[in-house]
Amino acid sequence: MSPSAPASDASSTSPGGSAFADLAAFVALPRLGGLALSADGSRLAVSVQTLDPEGKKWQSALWEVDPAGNRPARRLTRSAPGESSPVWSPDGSLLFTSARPEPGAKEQTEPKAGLWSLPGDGGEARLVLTRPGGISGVAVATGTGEVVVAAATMPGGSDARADEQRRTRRTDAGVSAILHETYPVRYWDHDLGPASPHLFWAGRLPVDEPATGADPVELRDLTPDAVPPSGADGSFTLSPDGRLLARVEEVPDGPAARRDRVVLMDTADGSTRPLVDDPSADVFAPAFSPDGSALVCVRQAMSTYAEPPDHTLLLVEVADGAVRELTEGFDRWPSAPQFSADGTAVYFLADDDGRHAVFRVPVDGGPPLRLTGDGAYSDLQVARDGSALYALRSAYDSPPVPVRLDPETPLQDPPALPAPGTLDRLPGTLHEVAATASDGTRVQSWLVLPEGASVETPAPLVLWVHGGPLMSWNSWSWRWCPWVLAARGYAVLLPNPALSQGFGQDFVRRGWGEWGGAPYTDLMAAVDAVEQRPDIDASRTAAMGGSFGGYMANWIATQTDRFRAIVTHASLWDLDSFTGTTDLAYYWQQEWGDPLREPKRYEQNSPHRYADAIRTPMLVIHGDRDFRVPVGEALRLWYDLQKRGVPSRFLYFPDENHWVLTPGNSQIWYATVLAFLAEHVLGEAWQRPELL
Ligand SMILES: CSCC[C@H](NC=O)C(=O)N[C@@H](C)C(=O)N[C@@H](CO)C(=O)O
Repeated sequence: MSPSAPASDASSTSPGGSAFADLAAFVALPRLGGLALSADGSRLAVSVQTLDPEGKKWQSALWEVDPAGNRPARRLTRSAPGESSPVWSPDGSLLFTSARPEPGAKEQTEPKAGLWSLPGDGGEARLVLTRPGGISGVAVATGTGEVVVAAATMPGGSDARADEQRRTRRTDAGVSAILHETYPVRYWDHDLGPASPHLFWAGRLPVDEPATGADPVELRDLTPDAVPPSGADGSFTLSPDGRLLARVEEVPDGPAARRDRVVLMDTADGSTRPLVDDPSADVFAPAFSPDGSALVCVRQAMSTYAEPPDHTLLLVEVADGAVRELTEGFDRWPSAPQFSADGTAVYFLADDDGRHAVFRVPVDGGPPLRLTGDGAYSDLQVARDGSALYALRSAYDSPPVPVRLDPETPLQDPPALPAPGTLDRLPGTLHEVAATASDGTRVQSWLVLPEGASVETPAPLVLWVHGGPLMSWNSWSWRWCPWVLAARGYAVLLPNPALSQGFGQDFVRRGWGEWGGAPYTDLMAAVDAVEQRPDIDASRTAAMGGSFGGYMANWIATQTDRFRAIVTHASLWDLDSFTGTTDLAYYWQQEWGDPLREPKRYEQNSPHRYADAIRTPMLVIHGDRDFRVPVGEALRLWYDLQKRGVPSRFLYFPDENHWVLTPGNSQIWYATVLAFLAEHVLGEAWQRPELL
């Protein structure tokens, strides 16, 4: 694999190698996300997360990166609450959301994000819009600069004062209850309701500071009827002339289920019509063509008991809603489509053989062309003069860095543009390996080898199973970072077993509704293959995983005693209770069926049914605020392990959710995992992390 490009901005360069051995330094490494290219292609903004001065949370600031790669990056914004969602206006100003206080304003107890504007020619950012529930998203018409914002709004009206009063009355009365009448009621880490996201037309924002006492920007509610759980979500976009708004709308799909469709609204009068409304599919991620006459979006055929979902791209004519498939026969799942500058092609991203690549498909027909080689790409930006694409690129040997791509050249491996967060060194090497499953199928994996692994000093091995399961190991992860383990001498195996994305639909089918089957045996085949290597110590191994990976860690515990330790994070233990209590039950019951009517798959694949077989010491980890995999899974697993006398520990986070979102808890997460592995895999004495 290619080493990370050296950073040219010394002040923001991180001493990569050593940071992985020191957890405090690891959480202090800059983390890049969210890229935005200005309309004229001359300015590129990126969001950079760093530790706050007290080291208690990550805060994001916006930085400017030179698209030509000559100048060092420079910081654009600075505030304690941080800034996010950058988007350029055609007048050159940069819009972003931030909960920073307005200069001179009274301190708020629970500050909400407002919309801010940073003038293109320099100067101070100023607050342009607020709402009682905060601003959660913004879209700009690329031709006119007109703006639509998303803002959580209480039921009963969209007038800001009335909204504020309803919130105040609930607070004053000590009421936090929510009355639900539809499904779902929660999403990942937050409750749905009583407020729901509405979209507001803000028009052209004033360029200059308004005179004192002048009216603030007047907002017009485009979605006054939005109610939880449906209504505007994060996915909405304006046509270049600002006359049309395409948005994803959730609609009922039978009892206790929802699906996504794309609707088109006339922003002048709010009249709305469904654009793609397919009862057998979710349709989302709409993007306008440069002339506004067409849209591209993703169609995800809904999964059934027999068939996994499948994705394709649709080209939709605005005038009559005529739909044409753009990626027919392409055996990968396209996402995040964008038109080329001249509208003759569509760029998209897709998992492909352990990479997350950029593709280009001609609108007039023809197969997609893969534009990138190694690595995983996100945040694709298309320069409107057609000269370049920009994206964030990461891989297992590089955290996300901004890159510039040629719009047509296949299989590029671009160098990083100067930006904070590039690493100078990693504590080991990355290798791509393959194994052969029992049915002859190739199973691709990434293998991280620690410095010094050799025939003389073979490394202990940790199998790390990815989540999803319809995903793959292909990109850098701060949450699941193998280099922290490599810095302590472990080799880490990151396999892509059956159900993983990027290996074709048949590869997904092999594991559909049979998680304990091919996905498990593929993982064991991958472990068997690397254990043959002379630089791996097959007698000192562990397995770990989070979410679906946690399911698999639990399943492994019930099926084999080959590992010395198992770490299971945010894991599924009893599939029957999981599929009924997770935030979006209908998604999972499409695959598993109703447990009362169709118990077979649950009986065959639920780890809790095989609890008596567990001999391997287990570390259970869970966050109480996890609504995707509710904490009941961990509570029952923990009870089942303790009852059976299985050596085990439980790292419980009372205020974390499916993720671990604070630097302190992230360090404790890694410290506890490392201590548990050291005890069982290396045979060292248990060392309880000091703060626990
Ligand atoms: C209700 S949509 C399911 C989305 C996703 N599954 C995709 O294949 C999912 O949330 N699965 C979780 C059980 C999971 O494994 N999450 C992973 C990936 O998001 C994680 O790393 O947390």
